[in-house]
Amino acid sequence: MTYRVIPVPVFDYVVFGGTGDLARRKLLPALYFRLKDGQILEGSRIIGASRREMTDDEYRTMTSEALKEFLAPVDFDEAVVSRFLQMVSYVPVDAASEGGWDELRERLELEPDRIRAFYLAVGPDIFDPICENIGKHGLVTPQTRVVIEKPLGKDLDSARRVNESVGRVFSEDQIFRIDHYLGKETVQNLMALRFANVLYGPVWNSAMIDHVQITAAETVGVGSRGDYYDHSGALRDMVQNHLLQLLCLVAMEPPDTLDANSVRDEKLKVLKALRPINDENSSIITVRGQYRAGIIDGKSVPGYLDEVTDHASETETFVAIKAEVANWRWAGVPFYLRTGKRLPSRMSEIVIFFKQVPHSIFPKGSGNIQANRLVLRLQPDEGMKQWIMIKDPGPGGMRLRHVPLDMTFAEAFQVRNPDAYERLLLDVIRGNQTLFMRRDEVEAAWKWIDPIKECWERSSTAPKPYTAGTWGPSSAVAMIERDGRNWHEDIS
Ligand SMILES: NC(=O)C1=CN([C@@H]2O[C@H](COP(=O)(O)OP(=O)(O)OC[C@H]3O[C@@H](n4cnc5c(N)ncnc54)[C@H](OP(=O)(O)O)[C@@H]3O)[C@@H](O)[C@H]2O)C=CC1
Ligand SMILES: O=C1O[C@H](COP(=O)(O)O)[C@@H](O)[C@H](O)[C@H]1O
Repeated sequence: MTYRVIPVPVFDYVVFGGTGDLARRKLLPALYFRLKDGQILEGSRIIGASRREMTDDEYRTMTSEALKEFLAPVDFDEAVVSRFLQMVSYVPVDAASEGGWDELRERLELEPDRIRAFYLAVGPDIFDPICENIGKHGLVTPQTRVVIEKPLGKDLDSARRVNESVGRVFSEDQIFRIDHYLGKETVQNLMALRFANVLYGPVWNSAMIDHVQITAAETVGVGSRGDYYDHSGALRDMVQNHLLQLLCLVAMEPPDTLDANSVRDEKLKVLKALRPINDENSSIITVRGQYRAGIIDGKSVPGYLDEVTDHASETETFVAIKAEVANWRWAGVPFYLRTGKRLPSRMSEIVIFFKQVPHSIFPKGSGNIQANRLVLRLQPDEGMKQWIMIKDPGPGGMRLRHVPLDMTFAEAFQVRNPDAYERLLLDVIRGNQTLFMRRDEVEAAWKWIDPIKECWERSSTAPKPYTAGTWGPSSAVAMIERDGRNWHEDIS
């Protein structure tokens, strides 16, 4: 099977930080795939911009090397790469000074009427001068958009400052705040599942759902991003954005339409309904941990404190939280969130645990009736499994069995699963903000997150150590077991 692709209008993408890790590892490969699939039209331009001096040809060589490094060999198609490189060029620009801006303007003015997107793949400390320079040099046309990457602040105040500096030059409908989890196939499928099927609507509430688990587990450590991460930690790096966005999509009311503001209005209501975490409940419903040296996939890996500059750092690399959406639909349904680095496997998923049947009509010896559960697997093996009880086949009498209705996308559709950035980068060109965060959502998320961090600081306790290759500190297991529940394990 192949994708149905509708080409987007011809565009100019200016990637500030075009020589950086994000551009080389994610953005350039994503645009390459969209060209390969026929979604980008000839004539579109991708202009890398950063401080270092480089000619167009040198940037093309760097791009080609990045594609070689980050694409699977089977995806590297010489003919497409050569067409892609013709679209690519480079302007040395110093975001924080006058250098290079006139040249960038001249290049963009060659195509003044086309859709223009500025991708800020740079640290947030230079969002302000970049936006100011974009405004000052007259680069904002009615067809212009700006894409900003996390971290969108490190708390509510700094997030407001970021939003204000970008908002001085761009209007809200021109600002695309990326959360790449929203571009993942399964996440979009969650909306299809909930709102394009009649089956789930009536059971999507506290009468039928016992609890929800959202996990984003990684095997990697902090790698080369230690400086950033040590000032962030798992709560700000993963929970404030990705995990809360997933929670919103599970918990939100049906929006009127898929229109960006309808969806974002509903997500905002969920964020505002999150029960605040305070000094009384923080030690019971939150757990933070930090990895120590251990073994993952048979290889020894160092501890966090050996990987960062501050060897006494108290930054958390693991968080588990029992959240609650205090509204009519969800009262009493815990949302257990869990994320961490150096866990045993790379796995992100949402699991909806339904309630037990109220009464069993089956004789003893038929086997236990297990509650239905719906597993939405974001990665790896993207897909969905609805676990149900059936009768064991054959003449052996009434024996019950728990089995999955399995919809693993790669198997079902035989297509390459596109990276989240492929979808999101072109949504920017389409002007579709549905999968991007609105300013008030980002700020509402920080309003819930900031007090958690403050409680941890006031408690003056360090994060609990856990051995790399385990599922976090034992207190994360204790937290859910106290409620008579367990973390989901893949039982297929
Ligand atoms: N890497 C990733 O996977 C992810 C990164 N992010 C975020 O994206 C941003 C970029 O990350 P990453 O690519 O990893 O960082 P890198 O350090 O690899 O790249 C930074 C880029 O910014 C450019 N740059 C720095 N200062 C200036 C300046 N004054 N003017 C113009 N360009 C400048 C650098 O080029 P030069 O030195 O030549 O100017 C370089 O191209 C960060 O905020 C990061 O948190 C978010 C999600 C994932
Ligand atoms: O935003 C981030 O996400 C990655 C994990 O993304 P995934 O798509 O691989 O699940 C995480 O490693 C990084 O620390 C964080 O900044």
